[in-house]
Amino acid sequence: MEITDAQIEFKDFNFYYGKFHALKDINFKMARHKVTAFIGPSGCGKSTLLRTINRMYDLYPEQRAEGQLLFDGSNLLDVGVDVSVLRAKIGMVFQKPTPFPMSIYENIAFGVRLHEKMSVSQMDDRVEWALRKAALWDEVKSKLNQSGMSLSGGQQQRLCIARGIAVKPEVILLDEPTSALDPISTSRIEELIDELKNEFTIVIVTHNMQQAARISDYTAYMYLGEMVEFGVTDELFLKPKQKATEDYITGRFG
Ligand SMILES: Nc1ncnc2c1ncn2[C@@H]1O[C@H](COP(=O)(O)OP(=O)(O)OP(=O)(O)O)[C@@H](O)[C@H]1O
Repeated sequence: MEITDAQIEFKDFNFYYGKFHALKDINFKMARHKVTAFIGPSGCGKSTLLRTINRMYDLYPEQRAEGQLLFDGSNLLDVGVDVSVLRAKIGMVFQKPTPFPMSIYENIAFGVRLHEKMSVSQMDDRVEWALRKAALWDEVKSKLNQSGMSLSGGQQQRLCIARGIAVKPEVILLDEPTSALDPISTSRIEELIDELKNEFTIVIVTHNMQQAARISDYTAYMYLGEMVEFGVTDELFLKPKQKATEDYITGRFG
């Protein structure tokens, strides 16, 4: 399997929490405007891998990455990389919906203002654009001044996705975005992901193998910090190359 239009590439990548070697010799590419899913048992390193992509670990001095993490060919691990610019290009949505304690409108405008200067009417347009993209506009257009915390869990998660999209990133990282949601909200988010990949590269960590099979184009199966298998989702689920992958996806493991 060859990925022709790679946006992100891990090369001889290793990651450490202090002395603990959490990711081992990771080598793979992620395709532009596709959905890549990371699956594997608890503790295998899915979230760690996802968080390296926007250098979340920079906040913690004992955590370090080695090797190369290429984004359109330039190494994100280089010392000179401006992390705030990087995080505007690579947005992240967490497992638990985390709206800011401010209005629905401000939840979106706040981040945009950090990166761009614009007039009130331009901001109004941007807020509407992001809420429409996140399939939330119709539900909130009449109450943009209400607190983001007043929304349901599923709506809050779409608000967080809208907030991520609003700064016009190139990549969206989703860390188990539906694990705190009911089935209806989950399927709305899954539909949304399918729409969003027309414009953004999506990377998702999920505990739910059916979800990975439904929404991703490529899947990586991780185990104990190693990438056991990476491939086209349908092939990985229907004809896994590794026995360990097969055992996991057929439920004989974990
Ligand atoms: N802040 C940390 N300090 C030290 N070790 C950590 C830290 N965060 C994670 N780890 C360890 O790194 C390994 C990978 O953790 P990670 O959270 O990436 O796994 P995961 O596959 O996302 O798990 P889960 O599905 O349970 O969320 C685990 O052994 C975990 O204990």
